Amino acid sequence: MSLQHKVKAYLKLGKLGVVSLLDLAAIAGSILGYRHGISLLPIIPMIIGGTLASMGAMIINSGIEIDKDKVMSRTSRRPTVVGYVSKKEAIIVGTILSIFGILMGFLDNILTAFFIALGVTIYVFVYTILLKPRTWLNIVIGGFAGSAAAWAGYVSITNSFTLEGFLLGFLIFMWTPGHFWSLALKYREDYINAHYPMLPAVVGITTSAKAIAISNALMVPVVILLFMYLNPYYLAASAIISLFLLYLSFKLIRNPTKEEAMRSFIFSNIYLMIILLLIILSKLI
Ligand code: HEM
Ligand SMILES: CC(C)=CCC/C(C)=C/CC/C(C)=C/COP(=O)(O)OP(=O)(O)O
Repeated sequence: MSLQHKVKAYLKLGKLGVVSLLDLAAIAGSILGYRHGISLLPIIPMIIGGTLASMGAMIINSGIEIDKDKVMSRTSRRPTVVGYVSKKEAIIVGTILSIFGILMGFLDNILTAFFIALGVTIYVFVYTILLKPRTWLNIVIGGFAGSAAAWAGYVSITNSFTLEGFLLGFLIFMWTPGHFWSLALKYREDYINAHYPMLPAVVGITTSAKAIAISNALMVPVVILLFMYLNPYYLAASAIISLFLLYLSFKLIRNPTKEEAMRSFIFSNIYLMIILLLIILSKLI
């Protein structure tokens, strides 16, 4: 296989769409921690390291899950499943990328390297290996992997971990179940075939829709609480966009279909992107 095709295969396994929002979460963490007069330059090693490590972790995941990915429609065309990248190669390349990403964190400080390493560890070992095949709580605890991206961003600038930084990561922790369960509701049969105990594969569609709505409703107070460190403009804008999220969640309960669940999933990414941009803008303006 040509180098160009191999690189394309790894970019696909590294899920650039996911990485882009993870990087935005990390940048929002850095800007949240920013105080006038301190340098924003540490963002650069942190973002390069976090990107390498996130992609590395997801490439390792694709190697580990190659047999399960074969039986799920959504993942059955991945470069690992179709034979462009072997299980062993994915795990080795993913590990090298993850290690390089963690080492990049040390260019800022120990805390940055720690949280990048925490993200890889939670996602690969706690979520992918330990919890995903065993319990519907997999995504609830695995959500801390995404929190680690925001925390790495925060400490890259502050070199300290405070309630302010914790809250942003906790926001992502609270956001993740609603994000993933809406996708898992659409692909419920996939997860049943793969014997993955994702909540929608374990309980009915109506109960899953209620769990998504409750999860989103529990996340909103954390989003609003962040205004303590921001300003009234953030409070007003985040409240408005949160109301729309709750409206979509209510619609999903009223009409628990795969189409409605996919709308909820797609909006979960738009919602988090807007909240992260609001945090950045309200700190910088
Ligand atoms: C352990 C926690 C998470 C799980 C299990 C999860 C699960 C998923 C899955 C299965 C997909 C579909 C991927 C595909 O079909 O290729 C996805 C897509 C996505 N996830 Fe998550 N997610 C998690 C956390 C996050 C976090 C923390 C973020 C960002 C802050 C995020 C952002 C996205 C985005 C932007 C997409 C759409 C990517 C695309 O369609 O290109 N996810 N997620
Ligand atoms: C700081 C740092 C390095 C953080 C890491 C964050 C990270 C890698 C989060 C994973 C997000 C994600 C899309 C998981 C899907 O896993 P899945 O196995 O459920 O998805 P799949 O079924 O599509 O393979």
